Amino acid sequence: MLNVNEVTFAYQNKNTLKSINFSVEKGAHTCIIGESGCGKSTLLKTIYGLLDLDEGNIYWNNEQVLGPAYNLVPGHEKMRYLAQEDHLMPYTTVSENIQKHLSRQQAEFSEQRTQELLEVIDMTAFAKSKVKNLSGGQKQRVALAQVLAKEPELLLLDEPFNFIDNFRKNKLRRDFFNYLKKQEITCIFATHDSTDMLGFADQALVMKEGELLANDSSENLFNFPPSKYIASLFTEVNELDLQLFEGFKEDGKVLIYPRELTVAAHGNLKVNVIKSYFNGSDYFVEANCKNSALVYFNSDKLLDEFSTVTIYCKEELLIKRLQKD
Ligand SMILES: Nc1ncnc2c1ncn2[C@@H]1O[C@H](COP(=O)(O)OP(=O)(O)OP(=O)(O)O)[C@@H](O)[C@H]1O
Repeated sequence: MLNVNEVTFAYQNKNTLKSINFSVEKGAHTCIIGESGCGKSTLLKTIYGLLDLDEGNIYWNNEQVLGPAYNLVPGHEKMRYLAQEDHLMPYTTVSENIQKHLSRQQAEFSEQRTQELLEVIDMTAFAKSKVKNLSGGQKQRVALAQVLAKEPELLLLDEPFNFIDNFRKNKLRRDFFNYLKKQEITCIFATHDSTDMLGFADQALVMKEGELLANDSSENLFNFPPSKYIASLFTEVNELDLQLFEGFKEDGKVLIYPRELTVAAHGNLKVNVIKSYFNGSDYFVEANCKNSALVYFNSDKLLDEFSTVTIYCKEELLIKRLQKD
């Protein structure tokens, strides 16, 4: 189990992590999400022991993680950390890059283990290719195999799928996280991509400006977003006065995703269409409503510019999404 207690850290005088507290159970997959510069990479580095904390402490299985001031070789031996930039050997093959990271005990069955890892990252066909000839996404997959090679207890991954095209990403993520579950490897990964969080994280940590805003399941955060910032991590979101909806007189704002508003003959919100954007399965529509607030919703049909339509949102959803403050 990982325990992060009141962790505070500043680069020079810039406070980057502010009293961060959370824990991660063995075998759990935890995602750190938040806007660029909020401190995700810095948090991963502190957990790995690459930075000396200003305040607080970190424990992995009751053993304190110490920074470079206390360790000749920074980085905890039971953990593996994958930074955003890769550290592959360009002039050797994919297999050799993986084998270099196997432990001594694994050396006698290195062929078999390398083969197993090549399958996890779907790179069997590239085993003998030189790394310098691979694409950015392929290199990222080799880097993932390297950090798995020594069977770490805790994996720390910084944006592990950001160079991988959507075409391969889905299968890779399923294979990769299923492998981690099977081996009971705990994993903490930083991402910008909410689909990484929704599909593959047991626990989501939301950061903003060095603070931990939320620690919950991604399902809860999606269904009951505590703020617009958190809802916006998933998709575009409407923040509207509840009073705009017919039948509601209470003050307060509601957070509603565009897909939760549908065009209906007897809707509860009248809007004027500004523009429709085709997105493959339907149209994403930008519109204005009574107080000239912008509203976004999805429509099966192309809606004419300047036309007036009514849209509908379920009343129980409006009540559920009423923001507390
Ligand atoms: N070595 C450094 N020296 C000084 N400031 C740094 C250093 N590394 C990061 N920072 C600053 O600390 C803040 C947090 O950076 P960090 O890389 O942790 O953010 P992040 O959430 O991982 O961002 P991104 O999503 O863009 O990777 C940023 O303002 C960044 O400019």
